[in-house]
Amino acid sequence: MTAFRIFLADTEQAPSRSSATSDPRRTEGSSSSIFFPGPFPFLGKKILEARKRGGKRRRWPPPSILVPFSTSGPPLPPPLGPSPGPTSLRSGAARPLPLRGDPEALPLERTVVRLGLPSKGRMADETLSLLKNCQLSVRQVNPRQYVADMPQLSNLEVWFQRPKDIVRKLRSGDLDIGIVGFDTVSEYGQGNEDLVVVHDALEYGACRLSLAIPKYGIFENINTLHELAQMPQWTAERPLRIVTGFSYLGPKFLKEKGLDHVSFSTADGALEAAPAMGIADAIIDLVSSGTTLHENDLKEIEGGVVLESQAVFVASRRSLNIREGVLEITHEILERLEAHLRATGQVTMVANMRGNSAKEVAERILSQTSLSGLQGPTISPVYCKRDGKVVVDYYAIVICVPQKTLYKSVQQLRSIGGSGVLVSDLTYIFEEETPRWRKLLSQLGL
Ligand SMILES: Nc1ncnc2c1ncn2[C@@H]1O[C@H](COP(=O)(O)OP(=O)(O)OP(=O)(O)O)[C@@H](O)[C@H]1O
Ligand SMILES: O=P(O)(O)OC[C@H]1O[C@H](OP(=O)(O)OP(=O)(O)O)[C@H](O)[C@@H]1O
Ligand SMILES: [Mg+2]
Repeated sequence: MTAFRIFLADTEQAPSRSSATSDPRRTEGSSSSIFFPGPFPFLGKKILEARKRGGKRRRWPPPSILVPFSTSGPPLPPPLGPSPGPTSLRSGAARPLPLRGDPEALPLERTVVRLGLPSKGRMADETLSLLKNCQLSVRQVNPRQYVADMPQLSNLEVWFQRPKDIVRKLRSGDLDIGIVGFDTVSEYGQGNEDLVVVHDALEYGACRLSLAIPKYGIFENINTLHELAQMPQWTAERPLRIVTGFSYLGPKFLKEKGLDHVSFSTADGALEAAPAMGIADAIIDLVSSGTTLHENDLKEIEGGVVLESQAVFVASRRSLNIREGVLEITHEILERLEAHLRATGQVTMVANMRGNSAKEVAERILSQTSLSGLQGPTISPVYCKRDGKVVVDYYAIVICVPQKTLYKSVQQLRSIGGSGVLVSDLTYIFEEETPRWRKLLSQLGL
């Protein structure tokens, strides 16, 4: 039921930057020189080396973009080309950008990095509060202004956009990085290799894209996708009618599952009403608590989950590779996100404990299941003066424990002689290097 259209796009190689010719940090060694500022000069060199090896030359737009469309619904529009950029906050007047197909299609004259954040809906507030908790507060003059900045990141513009437009604009090169639901990335990214998920679990916006059918009538005893597919009712003349806002993922999923007689229609909201109204037999929509399905007499079925989703931090591979500053800003945001999310739900406990030596105190602590900490307890002698001599009677111990086991940890600490327990929230836990950063570098061939 699903056909594919191929849009052939220009394969012109992105032009290199040729600014800052006199800067000593310029990295020479290719036909064009590229300037890599900031704390990652080695990354600049790596990019050049990768380009010299030949196989990693970045092309934009990609040679072809597959855009599927349902034979029963209207074709999806082709991906957008770069649009004329609005005047940026700091980069001066932006001139209209060339259209896709033009050799200058990569809008490199933009020097500021752009982050897209959801402008509305349930993702908007939670995204801002996550960033705030990472000490990356967004400064927005008023709520109807769609551009903002972050005082902590000097070369960054924040653009508030609808989630689907964030993904479209990442594809077109009008944004470099963004935060949206994984469902939106998958639906509007359509498998485009330029989109790279930098952080895949921001721990909010959790939901799943799922197929649901009525609990009643001919569906009463249908509980699996296989049983649904086997129903004799579905024929070429009378296919299973599914309504969904996910016109890419929906048809793709059912095609992969081998369902033949299916037709799709699309709607923007309140899809759960469609079966009762007789407009569709089933829906494919987001489910979180399941309340909306339940209230509309619908049920999920085994094998019917198309995708699990939560908020993700996503970037354009092309921007990461080519646009000055994107890699550095991505690194900083990623580090803060990872360190903050790792710290969420953990507390620091500081306590004093009598003991003969640090080792003996450590042995007592490590004998308790809830006191092992992240890598083990930190134990420091507490010096005091007695009879004119400096002595150590107490040791200060510092450990991180999960918030939910806090009280148990305090009890265990007391049982082995701990006193004066101080507990405070943790803001960040920075690891030596984040695994996601390593993964990103390897995805970029760096
Ligand atoms: N019920 C839900 N619970 C949790 N997260 C959800 C839920 N519904 C959607 N989401 C997540 O939030 C994102 C934005 O959904 P939201 O409903 O706020 O906006 P939208 O659907 O794009 O806009 P609108 O509903 O106004 O058309 C979704 O892409 C998804 O990742
Ligand atoms: O499983 P639940 O917790 O009930 O959530 C699921 C509902 O949430 C979303 O709708 P939304 O509230 O965004 O309204 P919309 O249909 O207007 O998009 C989604 O489209 C479902 O209808
Ligand atoms: Mg919605």
